[in-house]
Amino acid sequence: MTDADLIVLDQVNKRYGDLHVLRNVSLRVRRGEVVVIIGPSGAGKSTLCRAINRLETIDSGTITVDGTPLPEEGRALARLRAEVGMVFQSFNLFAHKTVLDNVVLGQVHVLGKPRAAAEATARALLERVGIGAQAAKFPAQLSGGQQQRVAIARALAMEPKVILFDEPTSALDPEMVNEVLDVMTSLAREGMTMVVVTHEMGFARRAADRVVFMADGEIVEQAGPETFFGSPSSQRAQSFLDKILIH
Ligand SMILES: Nc1ncnc2c1ncn2[C@@H]1O[C@H](COP(=O)(O)OP(=O)(O)OP(=O)(O)O)[C@@H](O)[C@H]1O
Repeated sequence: MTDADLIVLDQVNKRYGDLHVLRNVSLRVRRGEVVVIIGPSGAGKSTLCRAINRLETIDSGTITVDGTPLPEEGRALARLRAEVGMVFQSFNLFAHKTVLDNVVLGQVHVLGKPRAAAEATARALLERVGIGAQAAKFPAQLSGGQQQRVAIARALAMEPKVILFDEPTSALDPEMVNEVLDVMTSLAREGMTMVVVTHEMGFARRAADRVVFMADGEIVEQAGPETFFGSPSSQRAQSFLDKILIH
């Protein structure tokens, strides 16, 4: 590991019963890097993301974030989940809290910030993702794209070192996809370290520093987007791209 590495996975294996979902996965994510993970359904992309945030345990291998092995439980685990923000396909907002409170609460309870400071941060972040005017509403009163932007603001409020996005636009109606991808693209341009599992190849082309192609639990190849989309080196990646880019 070098100082530039923020996340390091070394020879990670994970099984669900007989199903070997992560096979000797080794991956480094550098500070400021945007890594986009693509691959067919069932490749293990979500499992990989969730393992980094310790939402899944692994069977063997090691994962470190900023040089520290993942904690087992307790306050250290809560801190890890603040440092490694996660934005899911389903937005997972607190339904009975306002948009503002959804972004405030973690700051108060995990980071220990005073409520007034947390609110000021939350309002600024809601402005940044373009939904400042919705602060007093409840999640169900927002569109899917707006809710996902609240989820991004909530992750940012924890001052994360990296944000993991697990298919953040898959549950959205098509007209809302771009408003979320635009927020993600500007975060990428501002230098946020991001790991993004997505089927949005346009986003991968314009925002990724590196594309990681997974299939059957393995990292098959990884390269910069121009190289990967221009001439992938494996047959598996080529046939995946042929299938999805045809439509
Ligand atoms: N909790 C679980 N118990 C058993 N099998 C699981 C569990 N979670 C995932 N799997 C299986 O592990 C494999 C990898 O799943 P994963 O969700 O990581 O794939 P993925 O690449 O993210 O796929 P998709 O693009 O469809 O989301 C799949 O075959 C899935 O059915």
